[in-house]
Amino acid sequence: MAAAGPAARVSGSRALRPSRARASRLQRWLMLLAAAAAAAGPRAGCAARLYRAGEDAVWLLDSGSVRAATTNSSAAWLVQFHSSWCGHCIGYAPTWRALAADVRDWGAAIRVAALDCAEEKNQEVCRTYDIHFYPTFRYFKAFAKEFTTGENFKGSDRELRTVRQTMIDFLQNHTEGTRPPACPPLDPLQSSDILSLINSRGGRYEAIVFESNGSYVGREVILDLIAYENIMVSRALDGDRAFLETLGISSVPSCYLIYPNGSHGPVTIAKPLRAFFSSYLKSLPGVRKKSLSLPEKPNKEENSEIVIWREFDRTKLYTGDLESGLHYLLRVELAAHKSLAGAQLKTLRDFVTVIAKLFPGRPPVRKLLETLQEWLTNLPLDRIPYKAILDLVNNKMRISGLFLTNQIKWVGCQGSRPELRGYSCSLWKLFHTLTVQASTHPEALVGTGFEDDPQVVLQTMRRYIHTFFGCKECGEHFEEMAKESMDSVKTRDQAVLWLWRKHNAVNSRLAGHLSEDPKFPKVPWPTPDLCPACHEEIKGLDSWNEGHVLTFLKQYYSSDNLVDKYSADLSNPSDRGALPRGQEEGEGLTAPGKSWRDRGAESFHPPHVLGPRTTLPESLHHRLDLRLQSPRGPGAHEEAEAAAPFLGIGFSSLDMSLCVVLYVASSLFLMVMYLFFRVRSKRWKVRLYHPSV
Ligand SMILES: Cc1cc2nc3c(=O)[nH]c(=O)nc-3n(C[C@H](O)[C@H](O)[C@H](O)COP(=O)(O)OP(=O)(O)OC[C@H]3O[C@@H](n4cnc5c(N)ncnc54)[C@H](O)[C@@H]3O)c2cc1C
Repeated sequence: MAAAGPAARVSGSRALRPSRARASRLQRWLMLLAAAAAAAGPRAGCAARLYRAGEDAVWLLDSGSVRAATTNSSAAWLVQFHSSWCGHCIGYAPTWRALAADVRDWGAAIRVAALDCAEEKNQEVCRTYDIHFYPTFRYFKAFAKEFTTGENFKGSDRELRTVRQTMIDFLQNHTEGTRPPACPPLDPLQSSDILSLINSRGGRYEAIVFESNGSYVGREVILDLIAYENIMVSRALDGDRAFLETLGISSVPSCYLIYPNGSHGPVTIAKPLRAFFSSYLKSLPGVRKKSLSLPEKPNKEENSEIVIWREFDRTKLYTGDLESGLHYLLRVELAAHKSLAGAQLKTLRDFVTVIAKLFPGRPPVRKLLETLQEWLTNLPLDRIPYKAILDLVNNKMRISGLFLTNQIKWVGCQGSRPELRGYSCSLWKLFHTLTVQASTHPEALVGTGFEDDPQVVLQTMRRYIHTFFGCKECGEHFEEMAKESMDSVKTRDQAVLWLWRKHNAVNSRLAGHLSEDPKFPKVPWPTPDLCPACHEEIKGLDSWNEGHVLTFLKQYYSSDNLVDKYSADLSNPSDRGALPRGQEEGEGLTAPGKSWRDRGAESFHPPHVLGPRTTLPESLHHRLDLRLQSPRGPGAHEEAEAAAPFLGIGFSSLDMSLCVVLYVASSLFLMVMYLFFRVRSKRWKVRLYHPSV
């Protein structure tokens, strides 16, 4: 079975032991390698990993292997669809690893797997499997003939023992013909079955675990031994007391053993526990482990990653974090929804309106957000396929001056390990920035219908988190806090402080949690070194001066504190990704030495004759709307891929083909006219010089 380990790793551990003579050359080579990797930037995919092939017993699936693994497989699967930035997934990873190791020997019957939906290459597959929140646990039966999204895990909790027992229930739910061949019958034997086992000489060990109804020990021991030859384990219930007495069994759970030579009797085991039964049976003479196909151990070199650390200033806010977060939010998190309608669509509309008006970043990003907002607001549809939103975010219509990086480059949100921080950090930063912008630039919301609402950012955030944030538990915790006190917010400044307070409450709840980055401990923020004035001592106790905290937050999350260092460089083709072709070929979008903010949105001049348009033209609205309504549905957007920019207007391939046809037709016409007049002039000449002819 093709279960893939983590893919796309930058390898190089062997090259890290150069001989002295070659050291300088190798060092240069490594620097080049690092520079190349830095230029490419760690994508979400390569960056974050909770499980490691070869180290964990977890089967690692990805977009290339999940379908083949879960369709028509000889084993059942339990797959955890997770996201490596999600704190709950990080916190749960040790349990999942322990479970996979605990049931490693059950692999021929049922497998414990993981698929990281945070990896961009997996986002399509996570959408196909209808994964909206992380972690989501799904069972897949063996021998499923057709594609299925699996069955949801229905345990009362996610403790290791509960999950293990639900795996057994799931195996028992297979019908006779579809049960994994490696899985022996799990239903209890009757007394008559046991008697016939005693009377027949099978030439192998037959172990019977006697237990009470409701006990899982027997089934666990059965599965523990499926990887072993020369032994078969069954189970029986303790209902027939008289029969148990004839076998010499006085308590349950206990084990009765029939030896290959036909002798039989109860087994004395120190403690009536699964591990004791299994270990005793595995160590019987002649019982051997079969060779098992287990998760592959990848090449050690492939397993090593180069993590490039970007030095940054903790007093600054980085465009790279906000833009990478927006990219993840719009292209990965929303992608979990095939289409949006009703309350979901309203939540997205309001959310996009708020960021479009308040996002303080670079003009092309703001322009993209404004375009998206106008389109969402004016669209007369009550259901929008996500693909249409993605087309706009990817600027498939090639409207000039729109751009959002499609690479992840965390700066202030870097983690000391790839799976730490990242997206959730950037989301906090985005929302703090929005509350501050709403307070310092309230005029930005005029005309949106939100201008008089001091809670607008908080309520929009609340609905976004509740509806779309992949970490469901985080959303639930946040909702509890919102219910408690969000309504008490009466001014925009209070909104800034409310979010700051609640974020600190989350920080203190998560201090010491597995998702805490040791390099970025969860302490009350801002720390005294960042803002000395924010802290005072009242009666010997460190206390906040909220007036100073507000001033600090307004400065820290202001556009003046935004630094573009490390963010997508628009003069670098690999960074531009979705930029219109005209911009790729023209001069850079910013004058050398000037930042986007220095120039401002008004002074921004893309290299097009018509100059920038901050609004989407009517015709373009019309085109996008037509595409959405077209019977070909969102697929019709592919047509837009062929569009090319000219004077800032997107021409479709049809337009271009018509131009070519007209060009060829007019050339032919001119040639025919030329030949016609040549022939005529020859005839005149002949008549002129030979009048008698
Ligand atoms: C709404 C929401 C709810 C969450 N709930 C949970 C949860 O229940 N369980 C869980 O495991 N994870 C949760 N998370 C994730 C968690 O809060 C962190 O984002 C994650 O652990 C990464 O932490 P971090 O070290 O990057 O710092 P983060 O807490 O993400 O903070 C990011 C940055 O914001 C700044 N900052 C820190 N504190 C404040 C503050 N009080 N005010 C303003 N700025 C501040 C700092 O510069 C910091 O580096 C939640 C995330 C969000 C967005």
